[in-house]
Amino acid sequence: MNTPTHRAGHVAVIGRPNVGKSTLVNALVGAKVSITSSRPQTTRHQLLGIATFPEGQLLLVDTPGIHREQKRAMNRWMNRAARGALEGVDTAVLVVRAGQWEDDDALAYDALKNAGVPVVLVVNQVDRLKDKASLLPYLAKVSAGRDFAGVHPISALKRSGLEALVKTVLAQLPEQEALYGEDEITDKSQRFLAGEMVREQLMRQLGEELPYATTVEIEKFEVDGNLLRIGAVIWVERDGQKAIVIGKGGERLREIGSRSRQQMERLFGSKVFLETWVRVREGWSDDEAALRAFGYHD
Ligand SMILES: Nc1nc2c(ncn2[C@@H]2O[C@H](COP(=O)(O)OP(=O)(O)OP(=O)(O)O)[C@@H](O)[C@H]2O)c(=O)[nH]1
Repeated sequence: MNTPTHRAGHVAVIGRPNVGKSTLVNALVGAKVSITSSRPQTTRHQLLGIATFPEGQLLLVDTPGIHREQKRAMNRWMNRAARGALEGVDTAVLVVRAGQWEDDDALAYDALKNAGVPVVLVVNQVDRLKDKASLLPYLAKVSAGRDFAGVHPISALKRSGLEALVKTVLAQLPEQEALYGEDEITDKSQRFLAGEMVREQLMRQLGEELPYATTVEIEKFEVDGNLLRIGAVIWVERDGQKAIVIGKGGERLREIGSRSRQQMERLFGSKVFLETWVRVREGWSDDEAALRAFGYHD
């Protein structure tokens, strides 16, 4: 009996800050797995989004952009993560914004090709192009002299062009069974999603006031009957930042906690008991050991 081909593998998602990598990962996975915001460099984790289709499974390695800035440990980690993501990846999607092609895009392409990774070019945000006729010459320009496994104009936000993109990406992957079962996926992502809910609320409540080095750690994630007991620690670098996050009389932190809890309850479909703390770890983003303690592994 002929069984239809099933493919699965690792797909690195590469691109400059703000081009729409997280939005694309979310759109492919179909659930909210990664934070979106108009602020650059919000994706600090090397995240795994898993997109499962009847024809195959994409393990999306959601890497931060390839940064040339190496001053702080965080940035060094990001560079390593971007490089590390290329080990064992079957293909990469290079995400750019339609109409733009920067030096960093060319560098990323070269790095991927040098590593022997096939590159699928995703030209995102086509919905924002004012002059639609400019798309074809743009595609011709960026493809000239480059060997892409496919070039896909899409809108991650409007979810257009994704079907064809998935087809191209799947074609780059080895024939094999799904690497993760459905039940594993939920287990793996719930804890992570809880962190993202808190992170997103932090961003909404604090906006520009949010200190760069803030991070969220889910310290506790326990199933207690039909109740989820979740403990989230918001790490900041200084006492002053702690005060900002907590707000007057603790009002802001309460609001962050309550909104995060409501979102978690909607998403997980169960009652959530959420505790949040703000803790200070001075200069942690400069401290590699601390980064490791927070789960930023290579
Ligand atoms: N109009 C439009 N906006 C988009 C599209 N894709 C992403 N955006 C918006 O662009 C902004 C950045 O998107 P993100 O997905 O956070 O970008 P990112 O590449 O993950 O950014 P970093 O986390 O900073 O690396 C958000 O405000 C998105 O809503 C798109 O196809 N069309």
